[in-house]
Amino acid sequence: MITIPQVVTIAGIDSSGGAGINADMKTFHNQKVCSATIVTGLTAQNNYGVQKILPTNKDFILAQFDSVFSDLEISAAKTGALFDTAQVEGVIQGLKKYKPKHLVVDPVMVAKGGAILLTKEAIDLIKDELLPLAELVTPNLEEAEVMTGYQITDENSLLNSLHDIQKLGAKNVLIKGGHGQGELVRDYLLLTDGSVSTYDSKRLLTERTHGTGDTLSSYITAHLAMGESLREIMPNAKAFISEAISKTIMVGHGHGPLNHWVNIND
Ligand SMILES: Nc1ncnc2c1ncn2[C@@H]1O[C@H](COP(=O)(O)OP(=O)(O)OP(=O)(O)O)[C@@H](O)[C@H]1O
Ligand SMILES: Cc1ncc(COP(=O)(O)O)c(N)n1
Repeated sequence: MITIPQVVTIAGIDSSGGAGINADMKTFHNQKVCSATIVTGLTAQNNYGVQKILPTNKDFILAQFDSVFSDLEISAAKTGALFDTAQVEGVIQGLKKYKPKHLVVDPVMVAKGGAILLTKEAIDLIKDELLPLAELVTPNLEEAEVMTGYQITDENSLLNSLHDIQKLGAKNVLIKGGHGQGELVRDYLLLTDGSVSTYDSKRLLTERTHGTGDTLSSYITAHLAMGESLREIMPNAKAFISEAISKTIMVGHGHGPLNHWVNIND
């Protein structure tokens, strides 16, 4: 008998396969954890942008929670794109009912092509009620600005944002630097003990970064399910994402998808 960590992603499906649940499941498979899915919506989407969204409703989200959690032994969960207030309520209700040991909240708000994936009321609910359930929240620079209500213009304002987002209730906060400038991509991690660590990688000069946020947060979720700490996980997560970006696969146009086969057959 083989036992394998079981996780669930609560997110949307990307018809082009590069982001959302599709990226999550490929990452989970790569890292050898078994993944269930709670679908928050379908997107008609490609590497140019999001053309249409069909959200699932609160009842159906709760039905999926019951189906998944009454059967599988879920040790970690992550949330990705959530599209409206009612379904954020459903996700919060489901998480409060089943209390997964680890919860990573990836507050997906804007897709690479610029499409807004989340309403303003839903953002408030995420801040007020979802973040306090999170072990880790992983905003990019723009999402951190939306959460705090002020702009990140320098390292000082970035450090303030880390602390202000932690005050919203998330135990640990990771602000990702993919959308920044400069030769290095620097991610900042604030832990519960108040310490801040930075993780640098070479900025890869490519547009083909569809699903980087999903891939990073699912990598972290997989390793939390394996019992590792965020300090242990982060250097390996950065190495994985850099490799998945740099070993480009030529699929589609625009912001093409990552290579989720890295390390599998090496
Ligand atoms: N050009 C790049 N080169 C190297 N690493 C990158 C690059 N872009 C993003 N990353 C890494 O990918 C991860 C995701 O960062 P990013 O800031 O792109 O998140 P995100 O905006 O949520 O992603 P997405 O746009 O897919 O939603 C981070 O660890 C970041 O350091
Ligand atoms: C269903 C879904 N979830 C998340 C994203 C964000 O990913 P990206 O910003 O890389 O396009 C997306 N585009 N689609």
